[in-house]
Amino acid sequence: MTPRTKPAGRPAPPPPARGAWQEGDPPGRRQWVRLAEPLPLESGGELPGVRMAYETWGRLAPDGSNAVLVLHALTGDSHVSGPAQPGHPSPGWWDGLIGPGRALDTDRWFVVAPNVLGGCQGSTGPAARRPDGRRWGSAFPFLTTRDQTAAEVLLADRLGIDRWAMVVGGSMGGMRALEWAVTHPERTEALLLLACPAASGAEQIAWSSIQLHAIRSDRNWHGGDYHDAGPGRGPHLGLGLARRLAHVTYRGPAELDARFERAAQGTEDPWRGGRYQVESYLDHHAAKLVRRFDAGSYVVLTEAMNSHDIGRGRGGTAAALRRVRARTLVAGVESDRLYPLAEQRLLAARIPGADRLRTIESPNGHDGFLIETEQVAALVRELAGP
Ligand SMILES: CC(=O)SCCNC(=O)CCNC(=O)[C@H](O)C(C)(C)COP(=O)(O)OP(=O)(O)OC[C@H]1O[C@@H](n2cnc3c(N)ncnc32)[C@H](O)[C@@H]1OP(=O)(O)O
Ligand SMILES: N[C@@H](CCO)C(=O)O
Repeated sequence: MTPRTKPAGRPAPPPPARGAWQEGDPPGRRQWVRLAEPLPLESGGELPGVRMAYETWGRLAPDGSNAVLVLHALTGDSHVSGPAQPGHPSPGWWDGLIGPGRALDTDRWFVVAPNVLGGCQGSTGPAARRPDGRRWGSAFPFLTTRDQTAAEVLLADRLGIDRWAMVVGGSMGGMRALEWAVTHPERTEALLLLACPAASGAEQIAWSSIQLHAIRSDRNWHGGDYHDAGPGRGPHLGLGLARRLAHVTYRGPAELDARFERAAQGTEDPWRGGRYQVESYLDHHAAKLVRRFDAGSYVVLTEAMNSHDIGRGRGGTAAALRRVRARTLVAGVESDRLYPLAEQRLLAARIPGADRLRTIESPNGHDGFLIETEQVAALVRELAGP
């Protein structure tokens, strides 16, 4: 990494807020800041009382030159790496990526992973309370990926980080990483984009639309105001249907055929009301998501992904991508049918100085960027340099 020069004239950040990272904090502990001002939104209006949750690993260098931002995908969260912890019964979603001697070596890097604005794992979203104490529910505003990135910019300001040595993101995280590099080229020194597009296209919006319909047609949706209905009274059927559909788009056809063939689930008989194995597999993923994710957040984040269009208001995609100054690597998954490789090829071709497109080899489809941690680690190491 080239040493960072502090941009002249930037005001000193305010002292850390309650909940914000302090020297000596243990790694991987979820923290948060509340933004002092309402967040202006791209669609008009503003969001008051924004809280941004995040985790950190390593120590921020005195000159602030070693900060790395990791941005999660749709149902991910701030727990990128490390063992299960209270409130997070699974290991991190890129477990093994962060730590001494690892790709994001904490002897070298200070890694920050926020929970996306609109999410449900600590940052403000529809399940959170408004400043007046009521739940946001249906009153939660429409967000774009630019709004979400703007909240992350304010979080960075609060942490005293005015330039990221590297921004890494996959899928929805990649959309925000790209927004960082286009909106704030001077704050993004290196960029790793994984399995994401320059803009959400018609087919991606179509898949999302079916998922949104599934949730909104659940009788427990109540227009988005279900959060105080009591345990088990949310739109779980709708969210489960949405996840089943989404999960098929996240995986590869060859993988599903190889894993499940036409086999029946255990002793169940699909001709007599029983399930095929693949149906049971989807049921499992639906149930797992319903246990850990808020349907209102799923709707807000899905609509935000649909809003993603890096060229909007910037003279089109090519002109927007020309703004990027970061040293860039773009990678896609060879079997990804949701965000096919052609979309990452376009990014690699249009971002100035981006190296040739890299391919993550995986039969697992889009989820390959989450599963092939070793290949992601190799890309991180390559981009970071010695
Ligand atoms: C508490 C938390 O927040 S943790 C999660 C944080 N968020 C994320 O990780 C978001 C992104 N993660 C994901 O989208 C997914 O979990 C992925 C991509 C990591 C999953 O990828 P893979 O490791 O390939 O898992 P795969 O799709 O094979 O599913 C394995 C699961 O299916 C189950 N399964 C496999 N076959 C069947 C079947 N026939 N019937 C029922 N279940 C089945 C397995 O038992 C296993 O269950 P488990 O996950 O509860 O242990
Ligand atoms: N499996 C991923 C896919 C979205 O990129 C998730 O749930 O976040």
